[in-house]
Amino acid sequence: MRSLEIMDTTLRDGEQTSGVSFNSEEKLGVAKLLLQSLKVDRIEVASARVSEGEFQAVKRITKWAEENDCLDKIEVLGFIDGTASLDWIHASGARVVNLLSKGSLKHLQGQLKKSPGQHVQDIKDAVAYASNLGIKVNLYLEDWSNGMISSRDYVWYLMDELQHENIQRFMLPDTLGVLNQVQAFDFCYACRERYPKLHFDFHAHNDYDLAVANVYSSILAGINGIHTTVNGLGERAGNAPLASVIGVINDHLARKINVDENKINIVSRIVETFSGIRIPRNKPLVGENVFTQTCGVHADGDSKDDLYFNRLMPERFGRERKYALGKTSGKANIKKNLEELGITLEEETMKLVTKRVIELGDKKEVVTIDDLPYIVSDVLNQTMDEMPIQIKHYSLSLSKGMRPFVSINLEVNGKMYEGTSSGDGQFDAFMNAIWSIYDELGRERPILIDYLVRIPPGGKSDALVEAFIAWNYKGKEFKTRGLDPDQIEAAIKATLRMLNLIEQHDNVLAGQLSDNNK
Ligand SMILES: CC(C)C(=O)C(=O)O
Repeated sequence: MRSLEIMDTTLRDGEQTSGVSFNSEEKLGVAKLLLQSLKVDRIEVASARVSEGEFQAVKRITKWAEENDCLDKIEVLGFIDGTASLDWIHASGARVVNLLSKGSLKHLQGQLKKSPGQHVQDIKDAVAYASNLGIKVNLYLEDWSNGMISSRDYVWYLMDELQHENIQRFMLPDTLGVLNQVQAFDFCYACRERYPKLHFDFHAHNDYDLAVANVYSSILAGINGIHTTVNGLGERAGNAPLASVIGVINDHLARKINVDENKINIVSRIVETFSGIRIPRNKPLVGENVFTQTCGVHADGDSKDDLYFNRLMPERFGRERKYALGKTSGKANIKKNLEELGITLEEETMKLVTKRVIELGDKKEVVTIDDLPYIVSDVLNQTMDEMPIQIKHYSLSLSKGMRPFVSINLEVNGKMYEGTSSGDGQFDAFMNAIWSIYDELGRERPILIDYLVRIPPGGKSDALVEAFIAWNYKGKEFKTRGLDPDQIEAAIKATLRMLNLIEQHDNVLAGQLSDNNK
């Protein structure tokens, strides 16, 4: 099977997503993950001459790469600007330049205002200068896709002149994301056919949501390398998302790649955090919902000889199958979730729980696995007032020039405790007051991992806000939700749910331990 190179440009084109900027620590971290964990073949980490910060970031990455014997895999975008970009790259320690030339006559004439002959000479000069510095050259033909549409003779002229230069790879960008799958195939095929000895990379953009489809076509056409970004970050609508490209190559194309699918999810989450760009919930392979079955018929089929099996098993990508709860989920989904919680119910209770979940779904409420114990206890007539942990009273101050201050009365298993604290914000002060009581009781604190406040979808009421809070407790994730006209009150409700869930979790564990000791 022929192998295919994956060049990831999250740290260069991905950083061209509006609003995204990685610091040098983040760049180094992502570079290590891409090369060592995911095992992509090459990475583009920056554009030359952007800033001092960028220079320091490239220096850190090249130092690490040299120590780890992978300096050849670090690439930097450079410009035809005399010797300036190449000197910058050389000083940064990098040894591969992705030189930006013009792949369409329109861009050449409109932007550089040079003749094709002058441009070829500038490129040859840059290649010779780079080679003298010990820098390897890959050549981007910017706007190549439009070049193939409207000035193909110019593209052939450029390639004819440069094919015997010291250039490792010719990189074919669909700079403005204009191609469809037929064009991507035809244009890549034409290049491969005319220059069978050269190495070609294809660089897609997603303006028509065709980036992955175009990558697929380019691979069918015999391209040697593909450019991707994590989560599809990149200029405008972004580049071809790494996860989908890998899934498609592995399941639909007979090409060998080195990437470790299992690491895709963790790398996506880290890039999500560093970039601040949330992964859409329905984004293939990495979105929160994409391995969640919502329809009860599917969950039922999963229990009956995997009737709804497809090759995209979540475990391949470091994920797990989930079963959503809502009006279409039915008994089968609820059963799957209860199984995960270790709860078995009588048939009658099961019916009541199913009815309640459907009622909540009808009201557009989001029901999560963490809500199920509440629904069950509610159905069994145990209300919030009977939960072991209760916030009896609290007062919460907010003033200009002073830190917020909270005092709280917390009832834990029938005993009242008092806590006070200040904090960086009202919720922080609130949690500090709770933790002061937890410390006194010798209890372990969960760690806050996500906090989101929003108006509930569907506009139930403009007056209500919804707080989603995620916690890590002893390695397990708890997500809870609170709804209230006041956002801090919504967060407090979500917190109270979390404290009781953790209590329940510990009680179940303690029960299991004592059963084992009998
Ligand atoms: C800057 C260039 C290489 C680019 O990203 C593109 O043309 O899409």
